[in-house]
Amino acid sequence: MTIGELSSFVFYSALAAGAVNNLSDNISDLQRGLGIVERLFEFMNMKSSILDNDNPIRINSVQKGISFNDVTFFYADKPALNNVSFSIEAGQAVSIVGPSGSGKSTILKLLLRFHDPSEGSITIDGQNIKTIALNDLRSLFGLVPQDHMIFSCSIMENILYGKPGAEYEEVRRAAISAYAMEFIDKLPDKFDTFVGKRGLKLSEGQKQRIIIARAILKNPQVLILDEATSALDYKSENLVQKALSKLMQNRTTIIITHRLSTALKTDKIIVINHGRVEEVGTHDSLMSKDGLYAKLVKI
Ligand SMILES: Nc1ncnc2c1ncn2[C@@H]1O[C@H](COP(=O)(O)OP(=O)(O)OP(=O)(O)O)[C@@H](O)[C@H]1O
Repeated sequence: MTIGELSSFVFYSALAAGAVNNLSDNISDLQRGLGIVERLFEFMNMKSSILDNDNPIRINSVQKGISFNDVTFFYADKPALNNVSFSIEAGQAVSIVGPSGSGKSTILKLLLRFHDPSEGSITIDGQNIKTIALNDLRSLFGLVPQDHMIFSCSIMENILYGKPGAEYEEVRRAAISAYAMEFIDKLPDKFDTFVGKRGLKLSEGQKQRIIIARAILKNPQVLILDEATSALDYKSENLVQKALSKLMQNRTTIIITHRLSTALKTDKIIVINHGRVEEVGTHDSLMSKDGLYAKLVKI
Protein backbone atom coordinates (compact mmCIF):
# COMPACT_ATOMS: atom_id res chain seq x y z
CA MET A 1 0.00 0.00 0.00
CA THR A 2 1.37 3.41 -0.86
CA ILE A 3 1.35 6.21 1.72
CA GLY A 4 -1.32 7.99 -0.39
CA GLU A 5 -3.58 4.89 -0.36
CA LEU A 6 -3.10 4.44 3.39
CA SER A 7 -4.03 8.05 4.18
CA SER A 8 -7.12 7.84 1.88
CA PHE A 9 -8.09 4.58 3.61
CA VAL A 10 -7.78 6.16 7.08
CA PHE A 11 -9.71 9.24 5.93
CA TYR A 12 -12.55 7.24 4.33
CA SER A 13 -12.81 4.72 7.15
CA ALA A 14 -13.22 7.64 9.63
CA LEU A 15 -15.99 9.07 7.39
CA ALA A 16 -17.68 5.67 7.15
CA ALA A 17 -17.47 5.11 10.91
CA GLY A 18 -19.02 8.56 11.53
CA ALA A 19 -21.86 7.80 9.12
CA VAL A 20 -22.59 4.41 10.71
CA ASN A 21 -22.55 6.06 14.12
CA ASN A 22 -25.07 8.69 12.93
CA LEU A 23 -27.22 5.99 11.41
CA SER A 24 -27.54 4.15 14.71
CA ASP A 25 -28.45 7.44 16.49
CA ASN A 26 -31.05 8.17 13.81
CA ILE A 27 -32.51 4.67 14.02
CA SER A 28 -32.97 4.96 17.76
CA ASP A 29 -34.61 8.44 17.32
CA LEU A 30 -36.85 6.96 14.66
CA GLN A 31 -37.86 4.09 16.93
CA ARG A 32 -38.64 6.50 19.77
CA GLY A 33 -40.66 8.66 17.35
CA LEU A 34 -42.63 5.67 16.10
CA GLY A 35 -43.46 4.70 19.66
CA ILE A 36 -44.78 8.21 20.35
CA VAL A 37 -46.79 8.30 17.11
CA GLU A 38 -48.34 4.96 18.01
CA ARG A 39 -49.44 6.38 21.38
CA LEU A 40 -50.79 9.53 19.67
CA PHE A 41 -52.88 7.47 17.26
CA GLU A 42 -54.14 5.34 20.13
CA PHE A 43 -55.23 8.57 21.87
CA MET A 44 -56.82 10.00 18.72
CA ASN A 45 -58.76 6.79 18.13
CA MET A 46 -60.15 6.66 21.65
CA LYS A 47 -63.95 6.83 21.67
CA SER A 48 -65.57 9.01 24.31
CA SER A 49 -68.44 7.34 26.15
CA ILE A 50 -70.21 10.72 26.07
CA LEU A 51 -71.71 11.09 22.61
CA ASP A 52 -74.43 13.07 20.85
CA ASN A 53 -77.91 11.55 20.40
CA ASP A 54 -79.09 10.85 16.88
CA ASN A 55 -81.01 14.12 16.59
CA PRO A 56 -79.53 16.41 19.23
CA ILE A 57 -81.31 19.63 20.18
CA ARG A 58 -79.46 22.79 19.11
CA ILE A 59 -79.31 25.64 21.63
CA ASN A 60 -77.26 28.81 21.95
CA SER A 61 -78.57 30.43 25.10
CA VAL A 62 -79.92 29.79 28.57
CA GLN A 63 -83.31 31.50 28.85
CA LYS A 64 -84.84 30.08 32.02
CA GLY A 65 -82.17 28.25 33.96
CA ILE A 66 -80.29 25.11 34.96
CA SER A 67 -81.57 22.37 37.30
CA PHE A 68 -80.05 19.34 38.94
CA ASN A 69 -82.83 16.85 39.61
CA ASP A 70 -82.01 14.10 42.15
CA VAL A 71 -78.55 13.60 40.65
CA THR A 72 -76.53 10.68 42.00
CA PHE A 73 -73.06 9.96 40.67
CA PHE A 74 -70.45 7.26 41.31
CA TYR A 75 -66.77 7.32 40.27
CA ALA A 76 -66.33 3.60 39.47
CA ASP A 77 -68.23 2.36 42.55
CA LYS A 78 -67.29 5.25 44.84
CA PRO A 79 -70.26 7.58 45.51
CA ALA A 80 -69.50 11.27 44.90
CA LEU A 81 -72.99 12.84 44.67
CA ASN A 82 -76.13 11.62 46.35
CA ASN A 83 -79.60 12.86 45.31
CA VAL A 84 -78.41 16.37 44.55
CA SER A 85 -81.16 18.81 43.55
CA PHE A 86 -80.94 22.56 43.07
CA SER A 87 -81.79 25.15 40.46
CA ILE A 88 -80.08 28.23 39.07
CA GLU A 89 -82.19 30.85 37.33
CA ALA A 90 -80.83 32.54 34.22
CA GLY A 91 -78.95 35.70 35.22
CA GLN A 92 -78.40 34.54 38.81
CA ALA A 93 -75.00 34.25 40.48
CA VAL A 94 -74.75 31.14 42.64
CA SER A 95 -71.94 30.03 44.96
CA ILE A 96 -71.20 26.40 45.68
CA VAL A 97 -69.38 25.98 48.97
CA GLY A 98 -68.42 23.00 51.09
CA PRO A 99 -65.50 21.16 52.63
CA SER A 100 -62.76 19.65 50.47
CA GLY A 101 -63.88 16.45 48.71
CA SER A 102 -67.58 17.21 49.22
CA GLY A 103 -68.37 17.00 45.47
CA LYS A 104 -68.23 20.61 44.22
CA SER A 105 -66.00 19.97 41.19
CA THR A 106 -68.00 16.84 40.37
CA ILE A 107 -71.10 19.04 39.97
CA LEU A 108 -69.26 21.11 37.34
CA LYS A 109 -67.93 18.01 35.58
CA LEU A 110 -71.48 16.64 35.26
CA LEU A 111 -72.81 20.00 34.05
CA LEU A 112 -70.17 20.09 31.27
CA ARG A 113 -70.89 16.41 30.52
CA PHE A 114 -67.42 15.10 31.24
CA HIS A 115 -69.46 12.37 32.94
CA ASP A 116 -73.18 11.56 32.90
CA PRO A 117 -75.16 11.17 36.16
CA SER A 118 -75.59 7.58 37.37
CA GLU A 119 -79.16 8.53 38.36
CA GLY A 120 -81.31 11.66 37.99
CA SER A 121 -80.99 14.36 35.36
CA ILE A 122 -79.57 17.79 34.65
CA THR A 123 -81.69 20.14 32.57
CA ILE A 124 -81.15 23.46 30.83
CA ASP A 125 -84.41 25.31 30.08
CA GLY A 126 -86.20 22.05 30.80
CA GLN A 127 -84.16 19.99 28.28
CA ASN A 128 -82.11 17.09 29.59
CA ILE A 129 -78.50 18.01 28.73
CA LYS A 130 -78.04 14.49 27.31
CA THR A 131 -80.36 15.51 24.44
CA ILE A 132 -78.51 18.76 23.67
CA ALA A 133 -75.74 18.79 21.02
CA LEU A 134 -72.51 18.38 22.98
CA ASN A 135 -70.76 21.19 21.15
CA ASP A 136 -73.65 23.60 21.77
CA LEU A 137 -73.80 22.58 25.43
CA ARG A 138 -70.10 23.19 26.07
CA SER A 139 -70.14 26.41 24.03
CA LEU A 140 -72.58 27.88 26.56
CA PHE A 141 -69.97 27.84 29.30
CA GLY A 142 -66.89 29.93 29.95
CA LEU A 143 -64.58 28.48 32.55
CA VAL A 144 -62.14 30.37 34.73
CA PRO A 145 -60.33 27.44 36.33
CA GLN A 146 -58.32 27.26 39.53
CA ASP A 147 -55.09 26.16 37.85
CA HIS A 148 -54.34 28.95 35.42
CA MET A 149 -54.22 27.52 31.92
CA ILE A 150 -51.52 29.73 30.43
CA PHE A 151 -50.00 28.25 27.29
CA SER A 152 -46.45 28.58 26.03
CA CYS A 153 -47.24 31.20 23.39
CA SER A 154 -47.87 34.95 23.11
CA ILE A 155 -50.28 36.89 25.34
CA MET A 156 -52.39 37.55 22.23
CA GLU A 157 -52.68 33.81 21.46
CA ASN A 158 -53.44 33.06 25.11
CA ILE A 159 -56.41 35.47 25.07
CA LEU A 160 -57.53 34.45 21.54
CA TYR A 161 -58.01 30.89 22.82
CA GLY A 162 -61.39 32.18 24.15
CA LYS A 163 -62.54 33.12 20.61
CA PRO A 164 -60.18 32.02 17.86
CA GLY A 165 -60.19 34.44 14.94
CA ALA A 166 -61.30 37.51 16.95
CA GLU A 167 -60.09 40.91 15.70
CA TYR A 168 -57.20 42.70 17.42
CA GLU A 169 -59.51 45.47 18.63
CA GLU A 170 -61.83 42.92 20.30
CA VAL A 171 -58.89 41.30 22.11
CA ARG A 172 -57.65 44.72 23.24
CA ARG A 173 -61.09 45.62 24.62
CA ALA A 174 -61.24 42.30 26.51
CA ALA A 175 -57.78 42.97 27.98
CA ILE A 176 -58.85 46.47 29.04
CA SER A 177 -62.01 45.12 30.73
CA ALA A 178 -59.92 42.51 32.55
CA TYR A 179 -57.50 45.22 33.83
CA ALA A 180 -54.74 43.36 31.97
CA MET A 181 -53.85 46.17 29.55
CA GLU A 182 -51.94 48.09 32.21
CA PHE A 183 -49.23 45.42 32.53
CA ILE A 184 -49.35 44.30 28.87
CA ASP A 185 -48.63 47.89 27.75
CA LYS A 186 -45.47 47.95 29.88
CA LEU A 187 -44.00 44.82 28.23
CA PRO A 188 -41.48 45.38 25.42
CA ASP A 189 -43.43 43.28 22.89
CA LYS A 190 -46.87 44.11 24.32
CA PHE A 191 -49.42 41.50 23.08
CA ASP A 192 -46.67 39.58 21.25
CA THR A 193 -44.74 38.91 24.48
CA PHE A 194 -44.08 35.21 24.81
CA VAL A 195 -45.35 33.79 28.11
CA GLY A 196 -45.56 30.38 29.71
CA LYS A 197 -42.96 27.73 30.25
CA ARG A 198 -40.04 29.29 28.43
CA GLY A 199 -41.37 32.83 28.23
CA LEU A 200 -41.91 35.66 30.60
CA LYS A 201 -42.92 34.63 34.09
CA LEU A 202 -46.22 36.23 34.97
CA SER A 203 -47.41 36.85 38.53
CA GLU A 204 -50.48 34.95 39.75
CA GLY A 205 -52.62 38.08 39.49
CA GLN A 206 -51.44 38.77 35.93
CA LYS A 207 -52.19 35.17 34.87
CA GLN A 208 -55.67 35.43 36.37
CA ARG A 209 -56.33 38.65 34.47
CA ILE A 210 -55.26 37.05 31.16
CA ILE A 211 -57.65 34.18 31.83
CA ILE A 212 -60.42 36.61 32.70
CA ALA A 213 -59.69 38.51 29.42
CA ARG A 214 -60.02 35.16 27.62
CA ALA A 215 -63.44 34.57 29.25
CA ILE A 216 -64.56 38.17 28.47
CA LEU A 217 -63.61 37.60 24.82
CA LYS A 218 -65.62 34.38 24.76
CA ASN A 219 -68.62 36.21 26.26
CA PRO A 220 -70.25 32.96 27.47
CA GLN A 221 -73.89 32.49 28.44
CA VAL A 222 -72.86 30.89 31.72
CA LEU A 223 -69.67 31.69 33.57
CA ILE A 224 -68.06 29.06 35.80
CA LEU A 225 -65.46 30.27 38.28
CA ASP A 226 -63.39 27.87 40.29
CA GLU A 227 -61.82 30.33 42.68
CA ALA A 228 -58.23 29.78 43.65
CA THR A 229 -57.43 29.63 47.33
CA SER A 230 -53.99 31.17 46.87
CA ALA A 231 -53.78 34.62 48.35
CA LEU A 232 -52.89 37.51 46.06
CA ASP A 233 -51.38 40.76 47.28
CA TYR A 234 -53.94 43.46 47.98
CA LYS A 235 -53.50 45.38 44.70
CA SER A 236 -53.70 42.28 42.45
CA GLU A 237 -56.63 40.91 44.44
CA ASN A 238 -58.46 44.17 44.05
CA LEU A 239 -57.91 44.25 40.25
CA VAL A 240 -58.87 40.58 39.84
CA GLN A 241 -62.06 41.09 41.88
CA LYS A 242 -62.97 44.18 39.84
CA ALA A 243 -62.39 42.27 36.58
CA LEU A 244 -64.47 39.34 37.82
CA SER A 245 -67.34 41.60 38.89
CA LYS A 246 -67.43 43.06 35.36
CA LEU A 247 -67.43 39.57 33.85
CA MET A 248 -70.28 38.43 36.13
CA GLN A 249 -72.54 41.41 35.39
CA ASN A 250 -75.93 40.29 34.00
CA ARG A 251 -74.59 36.78 33.45
CA THR A 252 -75.56 33.41 34.90
CA THR A 253 -72.57 32.59 37.09
CA ILE A 254 -71.63 29.53 39.12
CA ILE A 255 -68.74 30.01 41.53
CA ILE A 256 -66.95 27.42 43.60
CA THR A 257 -65.60 29.58 46.32
CA HIS A 258 -63.82 29.49 49.62
CA ARG A 259 -64.17 33.22 50.20
CA LEU A 260 -66.91 34.76 52.24
CA SER A 261 -66.51 38.03 50.31
CA THR A 262 -67.47 36.22 47.07
CA ALA A 263 -70.32 34.16 48.52
CA LEU A 264 -71.79 37.34 50.03
CA LYS A 265 -72.14 38.90 46.58
CA THR A 266 -74.08 35.98 45.05
CA ASP A 267 -77.87 35.52 44.92
CA LYS A 268 -77.85 31.98 46.27
CA ILE A 269 -75.42 29.78 48.20
CA ILE A 270 -75.54 26.00 47.82
CA VAL A 271 -73.74 24.17 50.62
CA ILE A 272 -72.48 20.69 49.67
CA ASN A 273 -71.36 18.15 52.25
CA HIS A 274 -70.45 14.48 51.67
CA GLY A 275 -72.00 14.64 48.17
CA ARG A 276 -75.37 15.96 49.41
CA VAL A 277 -76.97 19.40 49.33
CA GLU A 278 -76.89 20.32 53.01
CA GLU A 279 -78.28 23.85 52.83
CA VAL A 280 -79.43 26.41 50.25
CA GLY A 281 -80.07 30.08 50.91
CA THR A 282 -78.70 33.58 51.02
CA HIS A 283 -75.81 34.51 53.29
CA ASP A 284 -78.16 36.03 55.87
CA SER A 285 -80.63 33.13 55.90
CA LEU A 286 -77.81 30.58 56.22
CA MET A 287 -76.08 32.53 58.99
CA SER A 288 -79.31 32.68 61.01
CA LYS A 289 -79.74 28.91 60.50
CA ASP A 290 -76.38 28.39 62.21
CA GLY A 291 -75.62 25.23 60.23
CA LEU A 292 -72.58 24.11 58.20
CA TYR A 293 -72.30 27.40 56.26
CA ALA A 294 -72.22 29.44 59.47
CA LYS A 295 -69.58 27.01 60.78
CA LEU A 296 -67.46 27.41 57.61
CA VAL A 297 -67.76 31.19 57.86
CA LYS A 298 -66.61 31.07 61.50
CA ILE A 299 -63.59 28.97 60.50
N1 LIG B 1 -61.65 11.05 38.90
C1 LIG B 1 -62.00 10.60 40.08
N2 LIG B 1 -61.99 9.27 40.36
C2 LIG B 1 -62.37 8.78 41.55
N3 LIG B 1 -62.78 9.55 42.59
C3 LIG B 1 -62.82 10.90 42.39
C4 LIG B 1 -62.41 11.48 41.13
N4 LIG B 1 -62.55 12.83 41.23
C5 LIG B 1 -63.00 13.07 42.48
N5 LIG B 1 -63.16 11.92 43.17
C6 LIG B 1 -63.68 11.78 44.55
O1 LIG B 1 -65.00 12.28 44.56
C7 LIG B 1 -65.26 13.03 45.73
C8 LIG B 1 -65.70 14.44 45.38
O2 LIG B 1 -64.60 15.08 44.73
P1 LIG B 1 -64.66 16.57 44.18
O3 LIG B 1 -63.41 16.82 43.43
O4 LIG B 1 -65.95 16.78 43.46
O5 LIG B 1 -64.67 17.41 45.54
P2 LIG B 1 -64.51 18.99 45.80
O6 LIG B 1 -65.59 19.38 46.74
O7 LIG B 1 -64.48 19.71 44.48
O8 LIG B 1 -63.09 19.07 46.51
P3 LIG B 1 -62.00 20.27 46.57
O9 LIG B 1 -62.66 21.43 47.28
O10 LIG B 1 -60.89 19.68 47.37
O11 LIG B 1 -61.62 20.59 45.15
C9 LIG B 1 -63.96 12.98 46.55
O12 LIG B 1 -64.10 11.96 47.51
C10 LIG B 1 -62.90 12.63 45.54
O13 LIG B 1 -61.87 11.89 46.14
